[in-house]
Amino acid sequence: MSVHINAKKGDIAPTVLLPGDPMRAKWIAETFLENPVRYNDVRGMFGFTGTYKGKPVSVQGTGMGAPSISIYSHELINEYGVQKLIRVGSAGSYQKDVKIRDIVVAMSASSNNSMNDLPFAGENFAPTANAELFVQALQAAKEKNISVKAGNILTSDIFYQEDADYYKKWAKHGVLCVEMETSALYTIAARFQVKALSLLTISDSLVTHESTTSEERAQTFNEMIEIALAIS
Ligand SMILES: O=P(O)(O)O[C@H]1O[C@H](CO)[C@@H](O)[C@H]1O
Ligand SMILES: O=c1cc[nH]c(=O)[nH]1
Repeated sequence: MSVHINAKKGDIAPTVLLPGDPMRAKWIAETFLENPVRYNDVRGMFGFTGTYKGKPVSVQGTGMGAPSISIYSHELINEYGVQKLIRVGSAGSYQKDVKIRDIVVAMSASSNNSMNDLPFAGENFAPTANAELFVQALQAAKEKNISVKAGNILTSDIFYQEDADYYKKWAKHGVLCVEMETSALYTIAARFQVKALSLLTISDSLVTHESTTSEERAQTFNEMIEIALAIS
């Protein structure tokens, strides 16, 4: 047992899918895994282990924001020996041609959080996807005929920005979309030398102000989960 996960050693697979929402974790486990068993209910942050094509895979809710995913990824890696962490999240588009329901593979994650300020003392670490997982995700998407976009994203500490134009400086530098966890996940994975990748489905657009319905989101999340499981 770790502080935030009440699983026994061996209950969690070496590969874990990480949605922010614990109910999405439940949906993924029940929809895509064979014989899913819940191993965590601390704080309602559900985690399940089952098999996919005979191979053990876990899915763990992370909550929202860098501090929350930092806690879960740290414990999964250091207390349960997890080697591969694949975030499956939602994101807001920063670009006109990144449309709702599109899937983004996060090559790197800029951020407005301060988690690397102290360890790097004013210098800049670039949180980056594991190259092998990144290439595998693009290949899996191609084989499944699922179109994806890949590039830099923003991990933000702020969901409700006061300035509606805040996104524009990031958009100008090619940042594709905004979410709230990936820079922390990539930093922690690098620190402990394990593999991490974020797959994101665009749920709304900061540019056009469109938004998906929950039904539509579920269908598009299907494709993102298929890619994640293909590289698990
Ligand atoms: O859908 P999830 O994985 O939670 O991801 C996005 O949704 C939440 C905000 O609504 C943040 O956690 C953000 O990163
Ligand atoms: O963090 C997020 C996630 C989805 N949509 C947003 O606008 N921001």
